[in-house]
Amino acid sequence: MVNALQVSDLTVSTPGTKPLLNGLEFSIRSGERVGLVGASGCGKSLAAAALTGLLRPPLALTHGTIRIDGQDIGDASPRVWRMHRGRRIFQIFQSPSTALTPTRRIGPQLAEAARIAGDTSGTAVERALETVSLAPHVAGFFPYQLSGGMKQRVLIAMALILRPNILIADEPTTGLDVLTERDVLAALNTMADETGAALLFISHDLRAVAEVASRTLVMENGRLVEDAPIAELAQSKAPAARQLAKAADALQAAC
Ligand SMILES: Nc1ncnc2c1ncn2[C@@H]1O[C@H](COP(=O)(O)OP(=O)(O)OP(=O)(O)O)[C@@H](O)[C@H]1O
Repeated sequence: MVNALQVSDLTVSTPGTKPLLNGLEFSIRSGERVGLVGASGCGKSLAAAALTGLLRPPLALTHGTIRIDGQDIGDASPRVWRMHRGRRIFQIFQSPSTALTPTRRIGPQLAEAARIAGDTSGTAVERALETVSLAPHVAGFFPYQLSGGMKQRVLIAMALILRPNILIADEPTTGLDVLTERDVLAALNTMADETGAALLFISHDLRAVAEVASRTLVMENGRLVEDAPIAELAQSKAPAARQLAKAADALQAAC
């Protein structure tokens, strides 16, 4: 079976400096949910930018390949990446506002996604909002009328409509309270169940990752140092993986 996402020797640099991402190597199958964790500054967001064709100069992909369903698109032009983003690979950012048009109501923004996806049922928007537990009247709201958690769920509704092969969620629950975090993680799980998308969930919080993913990639200083089920991180040979497991255990015990 072809991997939904296959990353080989992914290296990102700026001219004259040592690589910021160094030889990342991993794959994700369709329907698989994988966490990407690591300390602040280890390169998680840079990896997400590389995987969605959003690296901008002076950052550049200097080695390696990114294959989506077997097709290498690592060195595709910005125009080709624009065609892939949304339909084949969809990203949810930490700040959902950047992904929504501030002057347009939610309904038309989701209806646009349905048009792109070729969904002519006329019920796509309503169904997607219901799936992420948002009331139908939210379609009439502008983004500024929504809370952070509601905006994240609107983006997950958009992914439900677009049915991408791969969903990258970059710290989608950072800054949200625990109950809202639950809602967003539940919506992500439902979205992955319904679409069969491969999910890469990026976070520095192993507890949030455990709600969504079964396998975890651990990064340290731009390198991948572990690729293992979450339950095995505490016994990892990589100190960064053991530290994250320990920190998650300590937080769990404190709750
Ligand atoms: N545009 C850029 N130009 C040069 N260096 C950059 C650029 N963007 C990020 N970096 C560097 O790349 C490294 C990784 O940054 P990145 O944002 O990917 O970290 P992160 O793991 O997502 O951190 P956090 O958890 O705090 O969001 C950092 O050293 C950062 O300074």
